[in-house]
Amino acid sequence: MSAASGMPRLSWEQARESAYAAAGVLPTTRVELSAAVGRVLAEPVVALCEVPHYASSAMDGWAVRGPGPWVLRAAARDAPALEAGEARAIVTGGLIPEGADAVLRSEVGDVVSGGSDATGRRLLRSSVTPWIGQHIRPRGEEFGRGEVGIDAGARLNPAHIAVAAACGVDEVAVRARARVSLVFTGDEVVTHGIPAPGTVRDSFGPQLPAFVELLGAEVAGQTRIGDDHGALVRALSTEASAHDVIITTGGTGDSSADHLRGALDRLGAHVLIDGVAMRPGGPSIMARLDDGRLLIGLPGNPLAAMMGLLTLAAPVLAALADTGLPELSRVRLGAPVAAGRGETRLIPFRLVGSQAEPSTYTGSAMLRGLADASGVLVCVNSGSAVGDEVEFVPLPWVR
Ligand SMILES: Nc1nc2c(c(=O)[nH]1)N[C@H]1C(S)=C(S)[C@@H](COP(=O)(O)OP(=O)(O)OC[C@H]3O[C@@H](n4cnc5c(N)ncnc54)[C@H](O)[C@@H]3O)O[C@H]1N2
Ligand code: MOO
Repeated sequence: MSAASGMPRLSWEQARESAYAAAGVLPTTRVELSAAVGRVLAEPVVALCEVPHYASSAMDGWAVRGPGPWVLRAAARDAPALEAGEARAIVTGGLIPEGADAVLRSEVGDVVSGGSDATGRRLLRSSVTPWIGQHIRPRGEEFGRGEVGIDAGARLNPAHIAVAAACGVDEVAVRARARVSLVFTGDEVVTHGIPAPGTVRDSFGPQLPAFVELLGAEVAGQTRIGDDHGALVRALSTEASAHDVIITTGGTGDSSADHLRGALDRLGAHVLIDGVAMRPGGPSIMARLDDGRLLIGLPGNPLAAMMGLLTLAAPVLAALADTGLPELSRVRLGAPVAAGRGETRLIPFRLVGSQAEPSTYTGSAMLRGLADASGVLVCVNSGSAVGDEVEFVPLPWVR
């Protein structure tokens, strides 16, 4: 049982699923191509024109019709179609003139010295007879007009953006990125330098925004307050009110310095998750504020907070962005994991060869295990032996 509310702690699996189920999909949004890398496409990109949209030359040289020699025509706008035995200079990417059936590369053709035949026309000669279509990029060879260029659901990479541009598209519909407000609490937290005994160096301010962004959201606000009920109520009710989700750090306990529960109570919030049967991160909280927004309360201990983030915030942000409950992977253990005390143990591990070596730095304030980790093992309460296959949570910065 959670000490404060009497609500039962959820299992780790239930907590992830409840967090995912609690959030509804945000409306999709349209963004310019230049801002779309990394976003998830909500609607397919359809070619608005054929790609390429005109037949073009793949080489510098001459557009020709039929076998040579060819009479060289001036390259002019609105020039008439090429007749058999005629050629016109062309550059790479140039529009193939009407009537042309191939391009002769500049390296294999000669404009005859003296430059003319009996009638004074310049002639192009070559030992090569180009085959029909040679060095011509046909119109529509990559995409037909109306063809799907990129499927919905793709995470857009730079090459996708180039495809969309070639398809004549200026904006794409992407899944929304939740706007997150961060509220850091703690009188003892210092943000610079070496902390004095009794104070702690802030481990959240410099990395939590980036971590949240790696989870597919956008940090829209950050507030830092002391251990103060009124300040927390104000921060939750006003400063953060414009955003989709609020994530707080610290103050999840029941001591006189912990104000999250009191603030949630004061704001009439509905606590959805009050504690998760996991270690570290057990005191993590999730609540719905009276206007419907979700709040995730992470414990103050640094590793505990990161585990709360992966367990509750990652599913919420994924649900808002409609990207599916984050998948778990599996790995074989290279060392045993001791039984828990009635809860799931989340243990950072390093992949050594093909096996997981659990970190020995598992204390809820310890960070070095996670810093070097390949992922976070989800260890069942009964413990696991060498060679057992165990689920793990992938880390968004590990590829
Ligand atoms: N009597 C009990 N005490 C505690 C229990 C319990 O069940 N009974 N649970 C422990 C567990 S588990 C955790 S986790 C923590 C949760 O603490 P809070 O969420 O209330 O967080 P704080 O008390 O504010 O801070 C805990 C710890 O974290 C440090 N902290 C806070 N903010 C930062 C920061 N920005 N950067 C670095 N470190 C931070 C803070 O100084 C404390 O050392 O409660 C246990 N206690
Ligand atoms: O959740 Mo606490 O992290 O066990 O210290």
